Order: sequence, then C-alpha cells, then structure tokens
Amino acid sequence: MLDLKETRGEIDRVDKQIIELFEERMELCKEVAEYKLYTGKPVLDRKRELEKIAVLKSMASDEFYAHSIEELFEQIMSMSRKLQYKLLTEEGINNDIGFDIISKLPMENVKVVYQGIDGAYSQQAAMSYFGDNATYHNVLTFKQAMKEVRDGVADYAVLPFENSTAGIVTDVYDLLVEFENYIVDSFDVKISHCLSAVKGTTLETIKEVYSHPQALMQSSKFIDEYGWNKVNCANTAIAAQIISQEKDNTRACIASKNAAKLYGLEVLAEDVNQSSINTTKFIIVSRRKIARREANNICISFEMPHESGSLYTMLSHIIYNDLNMTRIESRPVPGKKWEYRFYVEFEGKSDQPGVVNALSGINAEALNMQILGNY
Ligand SMILES: O=C(O)C(=O)C[C@]1(C(=O)O)C=C[C@@H](O)C=C1
Repeated sequence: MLDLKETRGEIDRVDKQIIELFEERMELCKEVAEYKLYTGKPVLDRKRELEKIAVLKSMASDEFYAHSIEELFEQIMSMSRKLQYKLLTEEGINNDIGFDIISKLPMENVKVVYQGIDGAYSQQAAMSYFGDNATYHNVLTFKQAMKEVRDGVADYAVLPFENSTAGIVTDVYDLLVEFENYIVDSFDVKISHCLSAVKGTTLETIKEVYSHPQALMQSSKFIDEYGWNKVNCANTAIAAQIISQEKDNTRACIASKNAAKLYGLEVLAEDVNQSSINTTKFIIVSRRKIARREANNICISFEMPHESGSLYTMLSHIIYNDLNMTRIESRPVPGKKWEYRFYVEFEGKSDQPGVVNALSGINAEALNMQILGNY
C-alpha cells in the first residue's frame, strides 16, 4: 500500500512549485498592467482569454483535465485582472467615483416630494425624516417624483424601497436606473394598516377592498379570510380618498389610521397586516452625487452577458475585496426577454480602496454598471 504521508509530501512539493509559478505569472501580469496603464488598453481582453483557454485545454491529457484546466485558468486570469485593477487604482486610474463627501445632508428649507396624497405613508416618512423646516408636496407617480428631483423642482424625494412582508418596490428599483439621481440615505418606518370605510359599513357588507398592491399583499391573509376582492390603487391614501367619495358600504380600504381620520372614515379593524413587524424601508433620493461621511452602504446595478458564471465573476470582485454584500435583487432588462439587471448592495464608502477596486472591476466586466448611491 502507498504511504499517505509520502504522497502528501509529494503533493506539498508540487503545490510549492504551483505557488512559485503562480507568483511568476502574476509578476508578468504586473508588466501587462504597466503597459495598459500607458496605452489605456482595457484590462479585460476576453478574446485573448478564450484563445488561451482553448490552447491550454488542448494540452490536457483527457476530457476531465481539460474541463478542470478551463476552470483553473478562468480563476487565474480573474486573479490577474483583479491585481491589474488594484495597480491601476494605486496609480490613480479609475478611482474617482465622483461623490462629494459631506458631513450632513442639507435639511433646512429644502423642498421634499413624495408620491401619493395627504395621509400617504410616504408623507409620514418624509415628515419624520425632514421635520418642520422643509416644505412638502406630493405627486401621483414615483416617476414624477424622480423627474422633479432631476429637474430641481424638489431637492429630495422620499420613496419606499422595500417592505419586510411584500418585498421590493419594483418601480422604484427600475426608476433608479432610468434617472441619474442618487440614494443619499435610507431609514425604516414601522407600518400598521387599518381597514376603514364610510359610516354604516360592516365586515359583512364589504365586497371589495381598495389599496396599493403592496398594502393589499401585506394584509392579504386578513382580506382572503373574508373572500373580498382586491382593487389596486396608486396609493393607500388615494384608496382612502376614493372610499370616502364613493360612500358605498360594499367597499373599504387598507390605509393608515391617519389617512382614515383625514378622509373621515371609520376604522373597522386595526393592524390587519399579517406581520406584526411590518416595516418599510424608505430611501432619500437627490440629484446631487453626494455621500454623508458616515454612509456605509453602496448600491450598484449592472447587466451581464448571458453566459454561465457571469454573475459569479461580478460578485467575485466584492468577495475578493473583502466587502460584505447585504442585498441582491434582479429585475428584467426592458426589451430583453429573460435577461436581468442585478442590484447589489454592499457595505463600504466610495473612497475606500477595496470599494474602488471592486467597482472598477465590475464596471469593466459588466454591462451598464451604475452606482445608485453611497448612503
Ligand atoms: O494578456 C493580457 O492582456 C492580460 O492582461 C493577461 C491576462 C492573463 O492573465 O492571461 C489577464 C487579463 C486579460 O483579460 C487577458 C489575459
């Protein structure tokens, strides 16, 4: 029988050679980086990589090794690219992500827009964040709020980003890519929904419940127990307004207690959301590319070639630079069937070298990378 210790000794000897050769190869890649620094040639040269892999595979003695060699060299070349991005960052190339670092968001006399009407949760969120020294106005769509921020009509928009029960607010995700506005802060608001209707309505007379799709989802257990139809509205407060105008006791709405009071409705049931920890994360959006000094989250979006391993390759930049990923979401790419845009959030600051390396790697290797904010 073979001696395990002896064989392991042989493995150790081969591994040492692999390390020496790997380091020798990386030193050569530094020379390539220097060449690229002066010529402005991009780090990634996929054509060269594919040609190399084909040649290396043809040297393998069987199919299994050919496949392993392909994986191994994909990794080696990925390490080589990461080293090159790091060297370029150290030379000051690619490291201006362009955020103005500020100590505090300007809050005095600012104009704040929210979606919905009086009594909307977004209004409540906006007022709790900006307080009495801001002026507030509402628009009917998230897109209009984004436009007003872009055009300077408003300094900030306060938009819902994600709910702990119903998930992400997909329209807001899409608009963050469509508009060149930036997330500058985020905060959580505890949400407690009420079922409200005009006087004379009871649980027995109701047939339809009006609300925003997210609020309907968050209260679906309660609504489905009674078998009521769900009717989508642009906003919970708009639903309350419709119910108060229609004066029809077959209809009720899901909205805040505040909205019920504002539109003269009676509260028939409180806290109808199935989760007692129902919370919505709101974001503050600005057209200025600013980041608070203590901001420690970065959100980016990118698309990728539809190839095996491409998401892994993008995320490897985050892992390699020791960054903690806190969110990953995907949305369909408009006009492209079964292709997705990814949204990735990770901890870090826009001027941190690891963040700059990761962003320059993803920017070079993904399609349409956008930095959505450092908040
Ligand atoms: O040959 C280059 O241009 C390199 O940068 C070296 C290398 C490699 O490691 O072999 C790395 C990245 C490129 O995408 C292609 C090849």
